[in-house]
Amino acid sequence: MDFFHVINHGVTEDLMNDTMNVFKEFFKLPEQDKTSFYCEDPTRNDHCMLYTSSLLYATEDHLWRDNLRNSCHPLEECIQHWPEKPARYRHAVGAYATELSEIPSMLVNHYPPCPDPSLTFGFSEHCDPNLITLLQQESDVFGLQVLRNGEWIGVEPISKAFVVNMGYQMQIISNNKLRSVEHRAVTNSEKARTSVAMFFIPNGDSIVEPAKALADSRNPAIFKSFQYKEFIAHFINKTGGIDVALESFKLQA
Ligand SMILES: O=C(O)CCC(=O)C(=O)O
Ligand SMILES: [Fe+2]
Repeated sequence: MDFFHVINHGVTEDLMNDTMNVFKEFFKLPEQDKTSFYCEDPTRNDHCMLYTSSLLYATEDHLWRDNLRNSCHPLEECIQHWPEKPARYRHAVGAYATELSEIPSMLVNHYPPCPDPSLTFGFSEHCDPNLITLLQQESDVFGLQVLRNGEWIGVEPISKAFVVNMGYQMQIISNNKLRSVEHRAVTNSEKARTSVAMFFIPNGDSIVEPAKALADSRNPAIFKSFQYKEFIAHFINKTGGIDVALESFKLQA
């Protein structure tokens, strides 16, 4: 139950498809319509930021990915800074953000067709550092893969579903009852692929620790108590698998 699809979530299929199409149209716009959003400075917190490969993960991999970070909360303020092209961008993405109320931001991944998909990834293997992620995949294009029993398995693209994925904070709060699962995105040489990720992120000052109800003398707490911002500072500087990222936040046995 750590990585699953949810349907009947209340966001209509029309709105999901419309929003996905708007994002796809945005990436197809000529360069001059997108350059004003381009930014490579991870410390800038613009309401709308376009960049290529990755800002967040300290990695030497060059990813076959463009990324649009679109903040949504508070909507009335953020929306003023969103693209005006395609013409219905603000309307469609605003309606989508309203349905998904309280979502702080969306990260739109766009993977153009890659001439040689064996040379790199769209998004290399990782677990999400936040609490929970919802991901909308575009229909018909496979790309998301999840690690299960040592094998990479394709996650079927179902355009009306959200993929729900537990981040590291949920693993910590649940005291390892829910696991953050490693996933990645591969590219293909034929079709571009777009996905929309929405992250539920604790406030930087929030204290994260195993829930009291899940830690007792028979199941002792595995993780320390810390502030979310400490985790993120550590995460940004680390590469490697799940155990590496979580190791420093474990209590000594
Ligand atoms: O594009 C995908 O399917 C994966 C995206 C992802 O894992 C992320 O944005 O954290
Ligand atoms: Fe992810």
